[in-house]
Parts: sequence; C-alpha cells; structure tokens
Amino acid sequence: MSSSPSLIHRRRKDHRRGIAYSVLLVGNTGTGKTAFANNLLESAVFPHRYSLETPQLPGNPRVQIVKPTKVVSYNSKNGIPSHVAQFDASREHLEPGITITSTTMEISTNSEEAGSRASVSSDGSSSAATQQGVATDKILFNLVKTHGIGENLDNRMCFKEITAFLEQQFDQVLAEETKIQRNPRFEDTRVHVALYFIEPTGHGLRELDVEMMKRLSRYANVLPIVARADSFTREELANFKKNIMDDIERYNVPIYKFEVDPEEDDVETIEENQALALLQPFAVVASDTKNSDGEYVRSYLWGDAKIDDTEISDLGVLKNVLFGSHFQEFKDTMQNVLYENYRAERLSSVAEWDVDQQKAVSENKRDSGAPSLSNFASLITTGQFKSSTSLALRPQSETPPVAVDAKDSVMEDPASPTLRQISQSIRRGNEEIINNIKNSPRAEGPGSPDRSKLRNISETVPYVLKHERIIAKQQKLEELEAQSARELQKRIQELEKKAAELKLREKLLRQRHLDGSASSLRSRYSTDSNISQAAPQIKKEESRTDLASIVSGKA
Ligand SMILES: Nc1nc2c(ncn2[C@@H]2O[C@H](COP(=O)(O)OP(=O)(O)OP(=O)(O)O)[C@@H](O)[C@H]2O)c(=O)[nH]1
Repeated sequence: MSSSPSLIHRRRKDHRRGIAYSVLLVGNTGTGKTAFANNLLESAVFPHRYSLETPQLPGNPRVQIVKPTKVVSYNSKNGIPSHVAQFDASREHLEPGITITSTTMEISTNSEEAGSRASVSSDGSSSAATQQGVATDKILFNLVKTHGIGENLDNRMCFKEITAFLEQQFDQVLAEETKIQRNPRFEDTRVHVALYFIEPTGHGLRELDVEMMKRLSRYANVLPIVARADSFTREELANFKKNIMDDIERYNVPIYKFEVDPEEDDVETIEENQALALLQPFAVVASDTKNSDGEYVRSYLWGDAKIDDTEISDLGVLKNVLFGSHFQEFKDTMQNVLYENYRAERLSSVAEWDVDQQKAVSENKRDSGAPSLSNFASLITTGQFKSSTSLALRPQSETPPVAVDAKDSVMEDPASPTLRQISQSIRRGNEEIINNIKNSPRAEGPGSPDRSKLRNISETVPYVLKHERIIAKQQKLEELEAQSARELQKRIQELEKKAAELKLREKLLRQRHLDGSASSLRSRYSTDSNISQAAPQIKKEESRTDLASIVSGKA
C-alpha cells in the first residue's frame, strides 16, 4: 500500500517526536514494579515508596525524562482531581483507592541498536523504524504504573479505576479521529502492553489476578509476570509457572500468547515464538543495587545474583520482547484488534442514539435533519443516553463470579430491558447502514441519508465521549462522597460510644468517691468497730445503689 504525502509527512513528524510506546505495570503493592521499571530503563528513574530520597538521575544517558511522573487517574480527596497534583511515592498509600501514574521518557537508540532492538517483528519483516522508511532513533516511552492494588479492604474499586483509565485513552484517540480538524500535537497514550505482576505465592492465580487480567486484555496485550522470582527453587518456579498457565487456560484469560502461524511465519520466528510460549509467564528478579562492575545484582547472605542472568531471571528476554522482537507486533495488535473492536462498538452505540433520535423526530413529524449536537443534548436531557452503559463486548468468562457493587450490577444486568434493547437495535441499525453503503453505490452520494448519518456520528462522538467522562467523574465524586459519609457516620458512632463509656466511668468514679466519703463518715461516727470493718467490703455493684440506704441499712 502506498503512503499518501500527508501520511508520510505525519510519519516524519512522529519520527522527530519519537515512536509512541506505552507499557503499563500492574500488580499488588510490593511485587517489585518500581525496581523492575528502573531495571528496564537501566536507570534509577522511580523512587521507592519506602525511600525518602528522590533518585539521582541518570544512570542511563539514553533515557531522558520528557514529562515527570504525574497522577493520571481520577483520584480525589475533597473532590479535587488529583491529576493536578504531583506524585509523591512516600504518600501514595494515604490516597483512597489506587493511584495511576504516568512518566514519559525519550529513549534514544543509535542506529546499530535500532537495528538490533527494533528490527525483527514476528512476521520476520522489519519493524517500526524500517517499515516507516526512516531510521528510528527515538522511542517516546510512556511508563504507566499502578500504586496501591491489594491495599484496600475492597479491591473492586481497582478494576474500575484501571479500566476507566484505559478506556479513556481509547476514547481520546477515537474523539481525535472523528474530528474534522485534527490536533497536530495530539499525543496517543493508549497502552500497548500491560505487564501483570503475580505475587510469588507458589500456588496459582487468585480471583483478583484472573479478573484483573481479563479486564486489562480488552485494552492492551497482557503479559503475566512472576514477580520476585528469586523466592523459588528451580522446581518450585517450574510448578508455579505451570499452575499459572493452567489457570489461564481454565479461566479463559485472553493474555498475549506467542502463537505461530506455520503458513505466514518463517522458521526463525516460529522457533522464537515457540520458545517464548514455553517460557511464559516470564519470571523476573529485580534489584536497585549495582555491583562494582555496574551490573544490577541482588545481594543475599550467601552471595550475589545478577538479575540479567538468564538462568535465574527472564528479565533480559522480556526486555528484548518489549523493545525488540515484539515491539511492532504489540503496537499492531493493540491498534488493529483491540482498538478496532472498541471503536466499532463505540461508534455503533453512538450511531444508535442518532438513529433513535431521528426516528423520534420523524414520529413527531418534525424535520429529521437536526444537527447531531442538539440530538445529543436532547438525549441527555431526556435521559435516553446512559453514559454508564458501556456496550463494549465483555470477554467470555468462566471465572467464579466476583461480587460487584450494586451500581455495577445494575449497569451490567443482562436482564435490564433498556440495555438489551439498546444493544440489539444498535447492532441492527449499524448493520443496516453498513449494508446499505455496501450494496448501493448510489448511497455514497454526498446527499445520501446514510452518508449524513455517518457524518452525524463523527460529529457526535467527541461530545458523547466528553459527556461520558464528565458523568464518570461525577459518579466517582458521588462514590467518594458516599464513602466519606459512611466514614463520618462510623466516626460519630465511635465517638458516641466513647462518650457513653466516659459518662459511665465518671458516674462510677463519682459513686466511688461518695462511697469513700460514706465509709470515712461511718468510721468517724460509728462506735461499733464491726461496722467500720464491714465498710470496705461494700462491692462495686453495691456502690451504684443508693448511698443513703446502704448507710441506713448497715448502720
Ligand atoms: N527478593 C526480591 N525482592 C524484590 C524484587 N524486586 C523488588 N524487590 C524488593 O521488594 C520491595 C518492594 O519493591 P518495589 O519495587 O518498591 O515494589 P512495588 O511493586 O513498586 O511497590 P508499590 O510501589 O508499593 O506498588 C523492595 O524492598 C524491593 O527491593 C525481587 O525480584 N526479589
């Protein structure tokens, strides 16, 4: 396929800015994501949560930070979006829910490295750089990291925050694509690869792992990673890897598999992919310590282990897969499979709103040529458009059901007639439009109704997406407010309980004080020595009864 001049122009610009590539590190807290990120970049870019020192840059002159770490999730305290705040690793655990951060770096590769690192793609052809006909020397690398997974009592919030973030990156590209006038400075931040760090339990996958990987795989190529692999003996590691892969098969988790196509792939690619498939899940050992030779090592009581040693860690292989052999493959799969599916679903849903609106207008015998924006506005005001109903296909699940909160279950309730109706009519409407366009060449005329429907879609999409984001933020705020109200209520109850306890104590003390005065009175005025001896035997319970009756009874 020949490239148009404008496409070539855009590619040249991309080349100048660097090829955008995003990797997401997800996993429970403490699984070694930060150490791994620093090892991946061979540079102390990221501070650890427990370390108060900001890392001294750079260990690696080829890595330049273009945009420092910032919070990109909508995570708020007092209703102020935290993405305006700078990220502070030592305070991350104080935030509710989880935090997602993004750091953009420019990785320079000299021509030799560009040849070896980013040249061989899965189909044996040359990759990103050479396919574009220019020598690549820059990758605009966006590293996204999650913080705080597994720290909350209820981890359901994590799923929502991560998928909302990934979805938002897709939406931004979709909105940009449908604009008549595109922004030449638009930055594509869609995630190409998600590395999911599995805790080294030695057993297999947990429900959280299965659910998280399933959700991630709708938006990115997911690679499961065995974290802190030095926790195992050789045999234990082999067993753990096997258990993980068995669970992935059993629960139908659509991770990225290094599959081969004997008809398409050359022998070398087939052998490489087969070896990588056998190695999956990659087991990594990470460290922030360097030995005197400048190599990253983990120093144990019994000696040092080099983290690049392929005998003990798959880190080197993984690096090569990410930046070398599968660089282009990951980009292509995300764009051509994951994003395209998402886009088709999204546009279908928007098309349906338009179709419904036009139907409603024609039923009311009004002009059906209303502009899309007003269609959209009326959808919102009439409540026909429910932003929270994402119609993207859910992957088939055999997972044991994970409890979802009430709002979720309402949103995703298959029995919900509105959602089902919307979904069915979207498909019908969309198929109809596509069929009409395919079957009738005349329909491609500038004035045809299908053409105008498509134009309406492209005009409507950015507004729909923007509205959805506003609604999502509003929902998030409401959730946070509800959470604060619950916490406040709990605190009030605790304080009331404490106050009651204090009151009781005060009463007891006063009683005891009165009892003390009574006994001293008795000892002072009583002539009978027995009475004064009996007085200290008054029990605590008795002290609560009427002092006068005790005194009169015993006197
Ligand atoms: N034994 C072992 N320890 C590791 C490994 N990688 C990291 N660690 C240690 O594990 C601890 C946590 O590592 P981090 O890299 O901060 O973990 P993280 O996943 O980024 O943690 P959060 O920032 O809380 O999400 C640190 O003490 C690391 O030195 C590893 O491969 N093996």
